Amino acid sequence: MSFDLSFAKPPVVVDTTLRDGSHAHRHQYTPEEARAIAQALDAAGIYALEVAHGDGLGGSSLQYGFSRVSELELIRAVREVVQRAKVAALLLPGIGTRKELKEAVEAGVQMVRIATQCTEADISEQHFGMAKEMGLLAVGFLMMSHMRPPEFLAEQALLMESYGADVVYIVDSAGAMLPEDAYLRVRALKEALKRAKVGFHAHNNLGLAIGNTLAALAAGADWVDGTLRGYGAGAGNAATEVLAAVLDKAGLNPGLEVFKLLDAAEYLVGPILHFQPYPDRDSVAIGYAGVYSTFLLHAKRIGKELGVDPLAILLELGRRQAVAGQEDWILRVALELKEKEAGALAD
Ligand SMILES: C[C@H](O)CC(=O)C(=O)O
Ligand SMILES: [Mn+2]
Repeated sequence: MSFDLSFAKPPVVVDTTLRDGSHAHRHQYTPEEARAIAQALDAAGIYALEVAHGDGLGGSSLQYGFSRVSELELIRAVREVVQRAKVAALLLPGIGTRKELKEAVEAGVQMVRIATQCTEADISEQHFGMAKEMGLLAVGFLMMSHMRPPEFLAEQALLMESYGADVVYIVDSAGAMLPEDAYLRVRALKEALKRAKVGFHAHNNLGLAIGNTLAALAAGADWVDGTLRGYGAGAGNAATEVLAAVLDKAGLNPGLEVFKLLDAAEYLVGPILHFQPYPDRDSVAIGYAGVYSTFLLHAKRIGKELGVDPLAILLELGRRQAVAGQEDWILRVALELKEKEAGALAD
């Protein structure tokens, strides 16, 4: 399959360093870090930046990891410095509720991205209703979209559109898609949706985040995501600064200042990285087996504690088709693998 960018248009670019990057940063962002990153993104012309716990509003918990500083404080810090960009937050129904959304809006959030498993758009009706009632720009996030075919995803996206979504995203949470997968999924949504725009959110577990984003643009994607230095779950996301340079070369720059983004990535985010996400052994396994990227650090920590290879844990989670919200399976799988290994040794 070949992709033709000649019909692609300059996309709306959303940066999620302060939300997807929160996974890699183990939810330890400080208001000073958030302020500096937001100011730089705003000055470079980013349309919107997302700020929240990695697992969305209300994510700070034993299950998902405690934040160092409340996300409301981070949102307020960002709002103090941002002049043009919209401030967005992510909400996973069941983790975040009306209370968290209301507080986030009071702190300055103007746009909410409502994320469901790609088979469960129907649980988001109330949340889109709430978002619209609060006057927010409302965006749907169909997570783990590699797990279902394009026509199925188009039905789910239509549901979100009927609930009031302004944009619906194909989300490659596992970084498991090939360019053709991204293209066909975005195309199906473009053909099905009547009003809502279509977005694409990439992960780099197979080293394809930028390539898949280009394939999504060739299919007509209106919105795309990035994070500075690709700082995000798994092998990270499409790096915003790289995406900006690529869009510029392709004649698709929506007004981003490439060199300001390169400076922000190099001098602001580079020095504070807990680690540079890249497709290493365990994160390639995530893309290969189609596992939720957020599971990477949990699997590494639990694997280390129990002496079980994180790669084996991730592959087994892929076999069981674990999805967002099933973080408790990671420990269960690790314990089962350990027991199995002990049994095999005893035999
Ligand atoms: C809660 C997840 O981190 C949302 C996301 O960015 C993804 O599924 O990818
Ligand atoms: Mn993500």
